[in-house]
Amino acid sequence: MPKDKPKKLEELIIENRLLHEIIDSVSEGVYAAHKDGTILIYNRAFERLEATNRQNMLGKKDTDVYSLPLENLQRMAVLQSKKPLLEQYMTYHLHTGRKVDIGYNCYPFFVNGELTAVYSINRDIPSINDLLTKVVNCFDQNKSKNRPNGTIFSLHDIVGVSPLIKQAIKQARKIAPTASTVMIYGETGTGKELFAQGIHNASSYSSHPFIAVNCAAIPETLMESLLMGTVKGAFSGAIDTPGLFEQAENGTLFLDEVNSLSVPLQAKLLRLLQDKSVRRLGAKTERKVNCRIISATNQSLYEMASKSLFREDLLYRLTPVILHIAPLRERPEDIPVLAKEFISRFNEQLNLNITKISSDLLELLSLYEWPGNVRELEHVIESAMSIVENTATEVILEDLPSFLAKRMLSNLSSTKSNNTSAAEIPPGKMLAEYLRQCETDLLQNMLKLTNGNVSDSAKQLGISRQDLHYRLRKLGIKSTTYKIECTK
Ligand SMILES: Nc1ncnc2c1ncn2[C@@H]1O[C@H](COP(=O)(O)OP(=O)(O)OP(=O)(O)O)[C@@H](O)[C@H]1O
Repeated sequence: MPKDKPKKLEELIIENRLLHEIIDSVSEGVYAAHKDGTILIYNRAFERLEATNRQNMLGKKDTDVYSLPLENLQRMAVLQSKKPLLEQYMTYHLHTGRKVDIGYNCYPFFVNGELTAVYSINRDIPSINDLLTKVVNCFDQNKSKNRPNGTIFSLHDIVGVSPLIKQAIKQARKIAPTASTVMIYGETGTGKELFAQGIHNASSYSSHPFIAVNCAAIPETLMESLLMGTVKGAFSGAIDTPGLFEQAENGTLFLDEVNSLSVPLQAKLLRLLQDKSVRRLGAKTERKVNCRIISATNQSLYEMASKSLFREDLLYRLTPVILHIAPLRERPEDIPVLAKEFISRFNEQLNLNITKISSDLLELLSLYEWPGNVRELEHVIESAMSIVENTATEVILEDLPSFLAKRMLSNLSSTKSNNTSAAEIPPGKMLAEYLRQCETDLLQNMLKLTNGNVSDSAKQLGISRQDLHYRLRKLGIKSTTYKIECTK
């Protein structure tokens, strides 16, 4: 390979200026020091964080500007370990007397294999702490749910008639009374939290709290304090707060989207599950905890583990029992009953009296792929019902906001008929009739291609056999007809 041409001095100067401007525009404090302690980089955000001017810092020795024992300097810790220091907290005083609380990650910088400098990315802890308080308050508000244990749903509230959902409910009933750790696997919006609440309410843990945390929604810096809790003085403003593990004592802790936990946090969670004890942030001792863990993922953890994105040992801890919730497109029989359920929920909320859903709207709902699953169906019904007249008793296709109808129709045309766009629907033709014809043509063509083989057809169409059988029944198509035709 040809070697890169050495950069001209001019280019290097421009690149250096650009990098400095970038560093100055990020919201975290960026700091770098030579291994001898000379401060090399000190960006604007760090000036704000330490309420000082970089002129007072750049080129100075860290020991001259920070009133810290030598061993407490970020630099010394990294020089010693030669490894990054992640998710650390520190309170210290500047020579000006100002007290600073930061959360930071600090990294070694090697030149030709020699550790030459350290640099760190720093965040203001009081703001993290404020956020933590807000998150905890938000969880508290969520607790004002129907039941005192913090849940709304039981397994009886799960709506569905498809064999797939019935099978999932049956399995949930079976595992609920055991103390097993459960992993719920399913696409977004399929009802994983609903099942988790249902399992909790059908278990011996039900008189104790159900605590849910969405691992994807909480910043990583907060997650540890949220899960483990804090003790007064762990960092400035920290108070004695039990973590979610302690709050779920004798109950269930639901770790939603557990696939988004960072690898360092996975290690902490694993240790906690092994020891069954937590050490609050800043505490010297551990406390025993006893709660059932139900977690949920919308990504295959096995696949993630094979790419080293999820720890295998944690995976096995979390998955003694796996409950799979099928996506809505694989159980279209559930669509009409779910739509009915949501209509009755929104009747109550919006003070309406809808008793029917028009056949063309139902047809569209049945043919759509539902990438957002049941949650998306719920939103579509809600959108339609916010438009209907107060006196209406039926919700119809025209009640769908046009952007929604368009989106749903184009999804249909691209995935089902693959040759007609939403704009090309023949004018004057009833939508339901048109969609039915499209689906009939598509299924008949596919059966012809596969000599009436339902499994092969389902595979080609990217749907389950059950789904295809359901659609064939609904359209009155007999797969056997195609077998006979082809063997003649
Ligand atoms: N079978 C069902 N019967 C009744 N309601 C359902 C059903 N499945 C899902 N829902 C409703 O759909 C919405 C989404 O469900 P839920 O939050 O449990 O999904 P999820 O899989 O946990 O989503 P996410 O992956 O985004 O966390 C909720 O309002 C829930 O009540």
